[in-house]
Amino acid sequence: MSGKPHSTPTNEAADGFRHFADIALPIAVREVFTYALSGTHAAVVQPGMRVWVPLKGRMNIGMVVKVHQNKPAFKTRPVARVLDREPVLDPELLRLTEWMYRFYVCGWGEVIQAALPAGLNFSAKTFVRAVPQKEDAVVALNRQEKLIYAEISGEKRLSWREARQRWANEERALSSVKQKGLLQLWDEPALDLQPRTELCWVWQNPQRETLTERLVSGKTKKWEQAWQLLLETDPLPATTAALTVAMPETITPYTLKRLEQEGVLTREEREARLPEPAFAYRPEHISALNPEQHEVTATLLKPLHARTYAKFLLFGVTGSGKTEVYIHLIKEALEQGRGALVLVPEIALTPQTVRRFYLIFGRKIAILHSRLSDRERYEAWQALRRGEKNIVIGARSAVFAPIEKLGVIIIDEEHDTSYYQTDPAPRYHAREVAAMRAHKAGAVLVMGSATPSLVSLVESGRGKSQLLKLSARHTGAQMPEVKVLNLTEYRYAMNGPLAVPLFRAVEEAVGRGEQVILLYNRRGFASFMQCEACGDVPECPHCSVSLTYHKAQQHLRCHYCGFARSVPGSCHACGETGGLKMQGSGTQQVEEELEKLFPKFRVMRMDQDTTSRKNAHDQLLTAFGRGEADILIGTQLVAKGLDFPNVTVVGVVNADTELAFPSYRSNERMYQLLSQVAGRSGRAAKKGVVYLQTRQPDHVSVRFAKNHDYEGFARAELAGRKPLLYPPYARLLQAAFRGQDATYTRRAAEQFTAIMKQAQTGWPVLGPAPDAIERMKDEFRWITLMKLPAGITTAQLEKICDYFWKWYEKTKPEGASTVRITLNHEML
Ligand SMILES: Nc1ncnc2c1ncn2[C@@H]1O[C@H](COP(=O)(O)OP(=O)(O)OP(=O)(O)O)[C@@H](O)[C@H]1O
Ligand SMILES: [Zn+2]
Repeated sequence: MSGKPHSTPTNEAADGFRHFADIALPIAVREVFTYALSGTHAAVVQPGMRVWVPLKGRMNIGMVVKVHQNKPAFKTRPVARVLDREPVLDPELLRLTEWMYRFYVCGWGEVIQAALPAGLNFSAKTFVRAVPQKEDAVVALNRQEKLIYAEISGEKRLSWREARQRWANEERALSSVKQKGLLQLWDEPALDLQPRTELCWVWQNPQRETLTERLVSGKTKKWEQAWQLLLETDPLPATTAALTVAMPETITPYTLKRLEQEGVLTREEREARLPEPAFAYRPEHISALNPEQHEVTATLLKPLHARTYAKFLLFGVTGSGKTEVYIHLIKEALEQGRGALVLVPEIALTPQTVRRFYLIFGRKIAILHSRLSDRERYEAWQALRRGEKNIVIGARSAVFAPIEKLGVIIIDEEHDTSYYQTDPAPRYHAREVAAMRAHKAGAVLVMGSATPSLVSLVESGRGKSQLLKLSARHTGAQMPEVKVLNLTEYRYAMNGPLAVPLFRAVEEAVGRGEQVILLYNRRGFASFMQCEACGDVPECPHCSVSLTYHKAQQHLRCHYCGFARSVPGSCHACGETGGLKMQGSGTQQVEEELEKLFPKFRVMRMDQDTTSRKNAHDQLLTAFGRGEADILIGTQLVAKGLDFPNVTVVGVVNADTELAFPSYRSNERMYQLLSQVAGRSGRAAKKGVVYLQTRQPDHVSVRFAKNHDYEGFARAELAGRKPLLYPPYARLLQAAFRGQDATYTRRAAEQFTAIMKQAQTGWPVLGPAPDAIERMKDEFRWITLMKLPAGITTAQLEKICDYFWKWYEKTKPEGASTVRITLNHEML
């Protein structure tokens, strides 16, 4: 069972020990391991510190999760080294990881590894050295091997990775030297990254005040201000950039040199601070809230002032000022001496967003996104731990950021699927983790969205959160008019990818000097078929999800239950022969077509290809904002959070691509996408229009998106999910099977599924079925789904999953060791 200590394999006697530590290791086992502590170690060790311990003949970094004096019945081995002087995980975060490993049924160490940045986590480094005094073996080496051996003999601390890079072209020779027993590999913990240092001016004179009086007299006001700033910035980086920020043309490097000669300032190497973004900091520019925003904020402030946990769902239309509400709430938390965490989807973490927070909170903010280097992430983390910063804006994994006295957690665009981590383990939902964290910290949690997830909506209906609404755009700007273009009617009236009305609208808008955003969303991962005459997408008769087209076998298949059929010769909805066509082409192709259609207009493309370079995403947006292009065409990257007042026409080239997503959630995703991209149009004074091109004009998502009626959509969609027991009416447990051998993988899936069915829980089990992509990277993929009760507790989840594993261990079929099985559950 979970949490129970597990014996560490040993023959050593460790009888003298009186103190013990339970340790989580970064491996996919559910147990923690008990090790003994020497007297010296026992005096310093605390939970949350890392230690160096033996396991299976190797040294590993582990994290102490508990210190105790319960001598285990089995023999224990001692902790070899204590690696930290202070805990790297405070008790609150440690408890959060404990809850996570139990709720998501994975290894505690796996969760800790995901929570901590490099330098503070479990990474160890392998080193290599030459084994001396083996003359016979050395003589037997060939020339190339001898050279390698000689070079390694001269190295003191060569990492194995570096060695492999150095001899990348002589890989075989290197491994041959190793195989002959001439190289020894050993591990060492990769602890704190060496801090980056920089040259700084440091104050030496304790009597700055008198010095100031002497120096300031007779100087200008400006000089005096600059001097004050200099006094406050200690140490002051000596780079010219830092100097000009601190002292605009007033205090010259010459002044500093003179102070150095007087012994007042010295230049020293100090640990470098994170470079601050070059955004304006004008805290007085905080907006006054409009009455609706004010009312919402007042409600949020009550639990904040009472310092109690409370959870809110803020349902605010696009442009209603959710961000302003967040800012006011955070400001109040800071005034209480507490910190704040703002989670945004990775792709919304643009300078546009950050700038607004920076304007009010300045250097209190640490930004955590996936493109930070290890060192940048580590430094941000340290600045938070030192309390220099206490606001975090970040993507999913920022939910673990060490913020002292957390008062507020914001999850913006709470419906966004990037909050759900599927790979690698642990599989977790940042929304669920944030709720637990807020609960433990007594903080206020605000989940904001213009299209809240149905899960959050239903939860608030059940009283788990309080629903707050912002129903009007702040500027008084109207929601854009949405026009639906039925592509089956325009089948013979298309200009390239655009139906005539959209084509004209683009032409006219750009003619007036306005801008256009076109969404061309393509889900790369699954192909689907659609009837070009009536727009029908074939669905599974049992699961009401779209069928995925498998080209090799020329058939359509349900990846929930395995139902399969050959591609029909005619559409079953309208009967048109040959109407079913595979859908989807690339954004680049659409871009080229647009360039032909509008040879005079400037077209800019934003998709995976054009944004893979660092900062490319920001640069494209900035350029578009400056009017350097007339038309922005892109994937869903263009749908999120953009605020360009000059955009008046938004077109969705094919609204139906989302239907290809073989999931019960495809309608919800489609609505969210349509509504979000529509929200980009007409945000300021100019009125906006949105064109949705679709072959299914009566589709539930299209119908309600046309009237911006999210509540209507939610009601209709929920009514469809309830009888089928989809989330939010159930939690979906997914068992995924991956293996290189087709038969072994299928058998493992069948056996595991049989156990799930035999458990007699009364909860439906579907499958096993081949996954949507049944073969990927030479691996065969199967899945099984189980519909758990929506309100299942952590203890029940743990019990059922541990039960499956236990029985599978006992009844594994042949070849099972080649099949990887992962369990994850979601309520998205
Ligand atoms: N009280 C206010 N005073 C001045 N400007 C405001 C106020 N509220 C909102 N705005 C402005 O209105 C625009 C939309 O507000 P904001 O971006 O906060 O809305 P949002 O709900 O977060 O939007 P979205 O969901 O579309 O990203 C912004 O330019 C913002 O500065
Ligand atoms: Zn099915």
